[in-house]
Amino acid sequence: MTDVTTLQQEIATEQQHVDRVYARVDELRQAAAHAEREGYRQASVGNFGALVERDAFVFHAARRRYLLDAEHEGLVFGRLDMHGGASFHVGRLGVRDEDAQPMVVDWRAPAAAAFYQATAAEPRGVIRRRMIQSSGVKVTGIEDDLLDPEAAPEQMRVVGDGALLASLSKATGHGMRDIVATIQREQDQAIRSPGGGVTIVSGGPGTGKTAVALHRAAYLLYSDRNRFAGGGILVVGPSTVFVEYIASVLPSLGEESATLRSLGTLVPGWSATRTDPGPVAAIKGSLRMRRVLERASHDAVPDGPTSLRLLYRGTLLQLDRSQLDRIRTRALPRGARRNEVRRVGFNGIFDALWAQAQERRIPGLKKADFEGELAGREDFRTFVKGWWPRLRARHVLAWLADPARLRRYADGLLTPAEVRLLTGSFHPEEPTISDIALLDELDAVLGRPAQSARQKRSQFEVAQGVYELSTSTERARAARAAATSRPDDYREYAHVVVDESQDVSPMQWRMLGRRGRLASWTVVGDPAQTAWTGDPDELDQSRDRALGTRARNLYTLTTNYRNSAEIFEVAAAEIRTIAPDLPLPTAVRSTGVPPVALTVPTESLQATVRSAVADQLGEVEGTVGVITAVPRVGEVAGWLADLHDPRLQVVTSLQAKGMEYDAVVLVAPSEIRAGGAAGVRTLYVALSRATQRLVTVEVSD
Ligand SMILES: Nc1ncnc2c1ncn2[C@@H]1O[C@H](COP(=O)(O)OP(=O)(O)OP(=O)(O)O)[C@@H](O)[C@H]1O
Repeated sequence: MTDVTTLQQEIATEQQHVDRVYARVDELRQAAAHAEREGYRQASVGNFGALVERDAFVFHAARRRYLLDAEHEGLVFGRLDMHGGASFHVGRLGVRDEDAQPMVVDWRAPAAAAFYQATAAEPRGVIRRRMIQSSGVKVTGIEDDLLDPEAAPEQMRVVGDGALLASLSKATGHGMRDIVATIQREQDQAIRSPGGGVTIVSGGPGTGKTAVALHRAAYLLYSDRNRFAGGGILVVGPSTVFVEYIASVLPSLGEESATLRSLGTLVPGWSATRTDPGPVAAIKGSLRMRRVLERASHDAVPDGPTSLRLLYRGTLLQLDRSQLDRIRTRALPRGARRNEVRRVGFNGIFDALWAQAQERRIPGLKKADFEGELAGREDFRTFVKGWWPRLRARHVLAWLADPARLRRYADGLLTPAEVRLLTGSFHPEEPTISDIALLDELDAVLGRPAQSARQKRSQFEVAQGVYELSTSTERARAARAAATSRPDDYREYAHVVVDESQDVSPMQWRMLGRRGRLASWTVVGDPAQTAWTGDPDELDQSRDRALGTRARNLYTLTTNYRNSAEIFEVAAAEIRTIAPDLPLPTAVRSTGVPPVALTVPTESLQATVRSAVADQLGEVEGTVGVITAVPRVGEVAGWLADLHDPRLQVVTSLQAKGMEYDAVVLVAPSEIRAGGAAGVRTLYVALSRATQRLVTVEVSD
């Protein structure tokens, strides 16, 4: 134990430095605001060149000001005392004094790596590592690690213990927090993994994989801003609930230029949240769907014209259904993209009609006139538009809702039982998350008609999203978003981060692969948590294909920071029923509160769940998650609708992936477990979501 006076003295010492840093930040913020104002003043001077310079200047000043604002809370969180008497502070942002001497080193800078990586066994020149806790601008606590006692000068004081544990037992809000002050060594190694190639991070529940993935995105943006902010970083998570949960982490680190998407929102224009039952998702996720979709994309349009009749200079020319089908099939060899070869189809029609016209010996016939006349005729134009329209992915996916078409496309590719499972599972206006990958595949298979000349960049655009004739709000927005002014269908990211990667299906890997053809990757996941019931080899192959031959760097995380040891024991017992030898992480925190397991008859389920939820809302300060099997979620949400507590969230076992709550009430776990190994894995996920309290309510009949 540290005596109170020593602690107060050390806090006072750090407070002095923190005060100086905040004073300096205020100066810098004022300077940035001044630069912005100065920029506007120059507007009155303006020839075009000066105006362009002004806007670029204002843009950078606004971005700097935004960063200084964003990083205000808990700016300085660490200090290292090194061999030879040097010391420096580590924080969310690099700050220098008027003489350009560092007052705070950015946590992502190489010099700060020792803060996370030094250990007593390998001190890396560090004698004392100090964690500084603050509330607003006030230093509230200090926790030291003496890494090299032999080298410590006599007057060096060491205070506190357990900064990590203190941070872990804090109540959870709705969003995930950044962990910048307490990143652990094994996590830091993964965060600072080289920016190229593929970084693969695995580890059990609660080991910080998501936290690592997000801090890594911030690290990459810092270490090579041009490459990663310019090209863009895409972060993909399993569900929209999850993406909302993690959305605040990067902004809290001062980074807003990454794009966050769930697997259901990766294709512009769609926002899918519905899930298919496991066996249906396994078929829709299988690579066999590629061929099913290709067949669909080459088929005749439903309700399109089935024959063509044209009166040309008094002679009837006509093509019947089989002729039209033949022309279409010939224009669409395997692999052809329908939207890109429309011209070939039209030429087929012209050629067939021309052959007829010649046979009929129409007087004065010339090919160029014939084609020109037909192309100008309204009835002919209406025909070709109906026969070979520009198809969108959603049109073709809708064809799969027709059982006869589905059977035809799937013939020989899917078993009759699989076709039966898929029948009725396509709802064109409300696709499921699995359907989104099919829509993306169709988009690729259909291709795009030749684009009109690419939009010229405006001569008034002085920086991305900042125009000569823009308002200050627009400038501020652009400064925040830095490099995100891209077209909606922007595909070639510089880096792709895939979270909960164990649940990405083969078809989804193809969708991700299209977005990262030129990218480096960070892929995090835990195979033990997968709900995938399809072919595991196909899954491995499609992932490898998306990631390509890039070099792989592998990291494994071994400590569970989320669950109390008591809660993780219950989750571990569940997964051990199917994987007795699986290495599991160690939960570092014990609460002394064992999970509660209730079993009640069906008729008491509602009342028991309600009272358990009400109890938990009283027990914990933070969030309470109620997790159910997918089909039950609406019913259970109805039971709790009148509680109106913003801390309460009702989710399905699939939406619970990646989530965290202070207390979890798990409704009818056996319904989640049903369905073999994938069910057990899903239940393992659900049981490992709580930080402090877990109540399971099982049904006895
Ligand atoms: N070094 C750390 N310091 C403080 N908190 C941490 C640290 N590492 C992880 N945590 C916390 O532990 C919890 C679990 O982290 P995270 O969600 O990233 O784990 P995960 O491995 O992705 O979990 P899962 O696979 O179960 O979804 C989070 O609340 C996170 O903030």
